[in-house]
Amino acid sequence: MVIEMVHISKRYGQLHALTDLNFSVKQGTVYGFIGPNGAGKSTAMLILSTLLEQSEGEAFVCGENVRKNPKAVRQSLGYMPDFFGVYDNLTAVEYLEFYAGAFKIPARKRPALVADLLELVNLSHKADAYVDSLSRGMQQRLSLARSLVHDPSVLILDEPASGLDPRARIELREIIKQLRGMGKTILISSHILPELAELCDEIGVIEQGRMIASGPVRDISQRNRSRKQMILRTLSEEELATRILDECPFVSQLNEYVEEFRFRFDGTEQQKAGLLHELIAAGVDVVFYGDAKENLEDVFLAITEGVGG
Ligand SMILES: Nc1ncnc2c1ncn2[C@@H]1O[C@H](COP(=O)(O)OP(=O)(O)OP(=O)(O)O)[C@@H](O)[C@H]1O
Repeated sequence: MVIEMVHISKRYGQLHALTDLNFSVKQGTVYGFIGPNGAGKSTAMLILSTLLEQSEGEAFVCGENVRKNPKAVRQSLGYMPDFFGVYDNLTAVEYLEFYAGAFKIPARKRPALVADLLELVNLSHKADAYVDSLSRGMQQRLSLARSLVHDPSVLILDEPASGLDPRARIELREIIKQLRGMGKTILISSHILPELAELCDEIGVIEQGRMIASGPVRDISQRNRSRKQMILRTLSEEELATRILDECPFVSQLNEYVEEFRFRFDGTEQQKAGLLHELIAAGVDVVFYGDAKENLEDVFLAITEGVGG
């Protein structure tokens, strides 16, 4: 395991920010930390990044204990915080060169490294622009480049997409996919849930400092199967289809037909096939019949429903 948290708790005075958090991330995986504001995501990420000490438990990055061996951990880890500090009078190149210096990259290697990093995050055209003149999306990409100066194998990205417009989010997502392609292990947090579904191999849902669900995106969605929605699209015969669906004992919560039917189906796969047979045999021109695309937002709301009252 590349990242591991074992029975981690963190208290700020009376406040329990994390309680007995356990999770691990395999080499080369993208793990999404999902939770509402204040859930404890940043706290967990700060502990892994050696910037905050836990109250209890142990955390490991690439096998190194973050509390006992922080220097080794920092060598293999790149951390992107959820805010971007203000840097007056520094260009993008100067900014990255400064951090490359902090990581003791030899001066002669810095120009090529910085050029590569700017290219990776699509900022080559802004090399000489002042950092505080860049858009939020560009600053986020520069911050990501900064976390990569020492070529870490593990990346911890705290809400990298927050405050970005849709285009900037897509750009960022593409870069993160590229980093995954390079074999990096990535822990990323967000409360923009559907976005993580596409990007992440596994997710952990965190609420009030506790991990309430963790695993492959599909497994977590399946736990929610009883809520599964289905979609039916037809070319015609909507009234006939409505009648058949209404009479089917496994169908509930049928909506009015607006471009498609959506309904809940509580039968087996066999019974699902049976319903399709019946629709077609009755003359309904079915163009689509299947499960509604998993909406991570719904899954998240269902899982966290009622937690903490
Ligand atoms: N330095 C601190 N002192 C006291 N309480 C803190 C401190 N930092 C965080 N907290 C509290 O700990 C809890 C967890 O905060 P944390 O920032 O880890 O959550 P988060 O999931 O990252 O939230 P967000 O999405 O808003 O960043 C919150 O209740 C927060 O108010």
